[in-house]
Amino acid sequence: MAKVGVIGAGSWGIALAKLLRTNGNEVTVWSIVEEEVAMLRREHEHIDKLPGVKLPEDVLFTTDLKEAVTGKEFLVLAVPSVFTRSTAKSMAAYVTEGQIIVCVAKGIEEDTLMTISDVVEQEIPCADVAVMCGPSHAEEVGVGLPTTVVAGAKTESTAEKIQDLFMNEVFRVYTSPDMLGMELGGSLKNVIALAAGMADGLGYGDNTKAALITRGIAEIAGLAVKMGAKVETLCGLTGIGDLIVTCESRHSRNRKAGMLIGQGYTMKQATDEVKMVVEGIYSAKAALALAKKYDVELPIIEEVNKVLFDDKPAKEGVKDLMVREKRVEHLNLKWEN
Ligand SMILES: NC(=O)C1=CN([C@@H]2O[C@H](COP(=O)(O)OP(=O)(O)OC[C@H]3O[C@@H](n4cnc5c(N)ncnc54)[C@H](OP(=O)(O)O)[C@@H]3O)[C@@H](O)[C@H]2O)C=CC1
Ligand SMILES: O=C(CO)COP(=O)(O)O
Repeated sequence: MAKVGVIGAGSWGIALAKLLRTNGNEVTVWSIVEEEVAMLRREHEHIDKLPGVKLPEDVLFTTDLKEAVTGKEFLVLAVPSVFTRSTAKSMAAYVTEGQIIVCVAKGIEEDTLMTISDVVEQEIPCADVAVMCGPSHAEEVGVGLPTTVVAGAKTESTAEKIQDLFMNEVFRVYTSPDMLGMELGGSLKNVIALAAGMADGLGYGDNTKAALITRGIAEIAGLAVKMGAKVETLCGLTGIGDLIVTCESRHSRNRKAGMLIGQGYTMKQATDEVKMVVEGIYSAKAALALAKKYDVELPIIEEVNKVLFDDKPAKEGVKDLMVREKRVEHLNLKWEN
């Protein structure tokens, strides 16, 4: 049994807190929002973000970061990516040498183009910063539906510690040394999921969805590999696996926001309606900036940016993708004759 601090009480933080307590750990959950902590103490359930998922009564809730961080063997950082740096900055005073921080948010910092784990490492250099991601909607983890994820860390021993902490008969955890590939796969898939949602909102079919998923992973992998990620990672749970679930699931906030935009909502109207964080909106701009920096073409992601930020109708975005200059499917495959 370990002492664990879960930093962030959104749907993902709450689902992981339940899982960690089920595994016999002592769990303290932190939120910056006082009303959220009051509601969690009263209801033992996040009635807005994860209704129906009851937490054991001995899970503790606090707004005091010192209390959530001090003496914990593991810290699970589950705030949305836009709050990662500010939260890590506030945590830094209490984190001690070698304390393991498992980053579970999916995003890329817009100004710096840094991954979440790099941001945390910059703010808390003494910590052992790791990541965990994969196809894992909080709504399903919260009720114990079989789920698989990957724990990525700089050392095998840290990755295995995280594997042991989270793994149980309904939550299978693999390990990986490729943190960069995992984080790029996990954040860029949200942008493709916005496109998949737009296609749903426009009333397009399964062929369109399959095209977006397949060409989407090609875009993600093209960029990620050029940045130093391993192609195997993009073919695995944190790449194609997470892309499939986010493009298909009724739980996905990115897909939902995209669907509303496809139906004619503005980006603001769509995010207001979804109410929870839509990470793809932040990652979309970062992805384009990375594409420029690494000289990679990202046609779907480029069209998503135009729809989100330049008011281009989603239907026109799809049409422009369809009538792009013709090309071979894989640039590295050549005819022998
Ligand atoms: N939900 C899921 O299924 C999964 C989510 N993730 C990732 O986990 C991360 C968190 O997502 P999720 O839990 O779903 O998000 P939610 O939208 O459910 O919750 C966001 C949380 O952040 C809080 N918050 C608001 N302001 C701040 C602040 N200034 N500092 C810190 N926290 C703040 C919110 O409080 P308030 O309620 O007041 O807004 C809320 O508790 C995202 O990166 C997401 O991509 C990864 C895998 C699965
Ligand atoms: O990352 C997720 C599932 O693996 C959650 O995706 P959404 O943020 O689109 O709900």
